[in-house]
Amino acid sequence: MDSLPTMSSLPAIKALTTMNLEVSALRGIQLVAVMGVLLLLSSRLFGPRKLGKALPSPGGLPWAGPVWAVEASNIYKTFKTWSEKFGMLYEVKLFGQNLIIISDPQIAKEILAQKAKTVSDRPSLALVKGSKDSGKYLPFLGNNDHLVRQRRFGVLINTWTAQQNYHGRMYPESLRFVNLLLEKHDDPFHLVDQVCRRLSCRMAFGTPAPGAAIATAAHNFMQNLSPGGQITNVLTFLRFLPKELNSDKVNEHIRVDVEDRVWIGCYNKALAAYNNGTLRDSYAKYYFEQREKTGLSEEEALHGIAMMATVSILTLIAPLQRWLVVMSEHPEWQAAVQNELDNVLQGRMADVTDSPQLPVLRASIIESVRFASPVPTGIPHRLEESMEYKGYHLAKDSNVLACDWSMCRSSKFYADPDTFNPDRWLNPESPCYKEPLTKFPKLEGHTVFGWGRRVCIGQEYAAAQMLCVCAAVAYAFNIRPGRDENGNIVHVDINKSTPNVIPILEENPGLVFEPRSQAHAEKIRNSWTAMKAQDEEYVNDECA
Ligand code: HEM
Repeated sequence: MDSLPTMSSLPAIKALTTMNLEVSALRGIQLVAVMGVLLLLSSRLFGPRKLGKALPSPGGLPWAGPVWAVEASNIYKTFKTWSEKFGMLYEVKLFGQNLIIISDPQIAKEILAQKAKTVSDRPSLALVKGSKDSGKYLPFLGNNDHLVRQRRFGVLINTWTAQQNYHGRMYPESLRFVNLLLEKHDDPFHLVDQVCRRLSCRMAFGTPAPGAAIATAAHNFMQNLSPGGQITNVLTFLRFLPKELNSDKVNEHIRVDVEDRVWIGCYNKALAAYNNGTLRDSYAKYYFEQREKTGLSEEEALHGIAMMATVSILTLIAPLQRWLVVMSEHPEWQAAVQNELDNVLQGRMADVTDSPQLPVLRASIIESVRFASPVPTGIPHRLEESMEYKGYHLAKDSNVLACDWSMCRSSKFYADPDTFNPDRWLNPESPCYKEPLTKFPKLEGHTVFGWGRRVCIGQEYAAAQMLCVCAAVAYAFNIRPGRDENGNIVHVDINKSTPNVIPILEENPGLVFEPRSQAHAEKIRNSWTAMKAQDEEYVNDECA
């Protein structure tokens, strides 16, 4: 039996259907066009408006940006090159993230400080889960309640430590450092790492003992949060892969596990010492005594104390390393600092309280920080709302970076910026000069400490530690660059460092620490022996 014709196989119906199709296709196109216009109009009327013209930009590929032009290991140098071409405020899209780069302190102030309400958030860290709202990592918290509480606690404990003038911590550890340099200076950067971690753990937990464990956790943290540290921080979509396909995630899992054990262990030991009356002055002791005043839960306090220890290790290694390197290249400035120490202190070693009498030493420190910024890209602030700045549109969700390298190395702000010259802070003719010299030049307030509501809360600590450790080194040694097997001078390249947010020099610099005289060496040894006799804890080498 013949099959019955279907509706669409009949010629008349076929013609009708085709016509209908053509008409409905036309209608469809019309509809889409009308809807498009409406959408466009409504987005203009009700959607996020462009608040001004677009910022200058180096452009580049749609998602990746101008990747070919980026010096990956020193991205701050690329930022500076772009600032020379596109101005003091520009934007660049890199791997899907819009970055707004500021290269002028005045613009940084006007955007990051004066508009702090909208620009005090942080971007999420791709690998570190819950970085913005777990309450664990203060410098990476979002603009939320955790931040308010943790910052308040951080400021409280730092102010309290500064009021004590860091008594009994900075000087003994500086003495220990130079004594070790005297005994075995074959790896000075290892000793720099050590003095930073011992000091930070004394401040946080009242003892240097956990220094090595806290420092290892700190370095691992720095690596896993830095774009240069793990590929997932650059190609952030990789975080959606299961850990079987992304080893960064496995690594991060292990890191957090170790960090939790170290942090909780340190806290519990401090608590036990407090309960049996042996805990020394420290952030932990402050918390146990002032629990009510801080209003923090035990978990919040644990994180706050451990994070402060972590940050102060990471941030101080880089500037100390750089001061040693630049001083080794400038014997004339070593001599100037040594003259000042000899004249003012008459053979005694400096403590934090001597700072007002030591402007030349302070100038050498602030100039080394300017010359070789230890946080060269700055730390990103995230824009929570779009805003207009001087006719330019700054888009919501952009990361705003005040690039310290660009500011510190710009001839707009410093004459002859690529030259290390502490005199710019001491010469009344120089625009950097400020009086009184008992106070200026001063490290606190430098652009390297950031901006607005997220400005660094450890500035006094940083200034005190730099002053004490650098004074001890200058008192004891003439520092010279090393030589290779052919007797040629080896210059340390300060840009050859870890590609992290805080770049650390990893290679042994081979610097030579030559005691200024037999008498200086004796003085160090004797002072150290006396210190050990006074306080057995300073012998503690558990944290090697
Ligand atoms: C020379 C040494 C140091 C440098 C160069 C430095 C630099 C910075 C920078 C650039 C920021 C971010 C600012 C911003 O987002 O605009 C910051 C934040 C911070 N710093 Fe420092 N810092 C140093 C030492 C310290 C020390 C010794 C401590 C602790 C005692 C510390 C604790 C903190 C904390 C907790 C934050 C986070 C603040 C927040 O996100 O709200 N810093 N620091």
